[in-house]
Amino acid sequence: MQLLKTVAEARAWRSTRSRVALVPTMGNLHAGHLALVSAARGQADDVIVSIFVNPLQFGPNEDLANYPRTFEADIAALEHAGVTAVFAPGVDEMYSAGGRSATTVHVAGITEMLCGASRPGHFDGVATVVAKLFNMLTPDIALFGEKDYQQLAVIRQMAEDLALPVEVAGVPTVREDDGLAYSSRNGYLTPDERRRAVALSAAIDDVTTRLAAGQRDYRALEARGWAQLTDAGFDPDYFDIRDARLAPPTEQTPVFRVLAAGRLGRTRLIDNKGVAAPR
Ligand SMILES: Nc1ncnc2c1ncn2[C@@H]1O[C@H](COP(=O)(O)OP(=O)(O)OP(=O)(O)O)[C@@H](O)[C@H]1O
Ligand SMILES: CC(C)(CO)[C@@H](O)C(=O)[O-]
Ligand code: BAL
Repeated sequence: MQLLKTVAEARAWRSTRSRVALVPTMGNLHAGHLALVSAARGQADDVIVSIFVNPLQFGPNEDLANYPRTFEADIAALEHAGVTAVFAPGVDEMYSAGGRSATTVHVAGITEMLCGASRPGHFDGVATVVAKLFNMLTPDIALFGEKDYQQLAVIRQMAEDLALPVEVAGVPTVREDDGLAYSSRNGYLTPDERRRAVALSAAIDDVTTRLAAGQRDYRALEARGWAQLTDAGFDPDYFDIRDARLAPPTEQTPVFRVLAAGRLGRTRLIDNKGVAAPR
């Protein structure tokens, strides 16, 4: 496995490879990331994983400084997982102007709702760094987790709108035994919060079960999910029922997507699930 620190090294590596799959990450790898790697290995001869904690996607009061950085353990896990190369640039290598960028990518509409409403500018930071990674590494395919469903939708839209020559693929969410989605930020939870965190996936499950049974009072179902979160001690940002493209559902919606986010203590968690409408 090669460790690439500069764009020049990454481009030189890329020029010697044929079909390449990219898995972008912010490190602190867990079973969710390893599922992306495993899916990527089925899609390409070479898998490159990027590890970069992107300052541009963190708000001024967010956890950029505290974000868990576990580089040595990440490298060992990726070597074990059969990854060909890791791209781990420093902030100055990714952004010449001290972590800023005069040019940013804004995907209108879809970035203003859900997590975009609670984290203004977040998706501009994500789209900008992912566009840069695509330009630096020119992957044939890039894989993203459905855990960050809105992020996946934003990147798909960006790739389509800008005719980026890369296939964007989603990978299902990997969960702990009690249903909590793996996330680097789970590590912030106290033992008591960790026990209560299960309410997030449980509330989404409850609503998806009701949608599958034919219930259609979306506002009441959202209120029900919201109440389950507050009962467990969450301060919810949203609990929404959408269609697969994140538009409000209609009578004809074939597949719903139930999405929720909220804070448990100082930790912001997100989750979502899809469910087919009964025919
Ligand atoms: N539980 C999971 N299942 C599947 N994919 C996941 C999971 N968690 C993260 N991913 C995906 O891994 C990629 C890198 O995500 P990232 O490094 O931000 O990890 P994270 O655990 O989501 O961190 P955070 O806690 O900051 O949200 C993204 O495409 C993300 O959707
Ligand atoms: C896609 C990503 C690596 C961009 O920084 C990040 O948002 C993440 O880890 O999901
Ligand atoms: N996993 C999405 C990246 C973020 O929350 O900043």
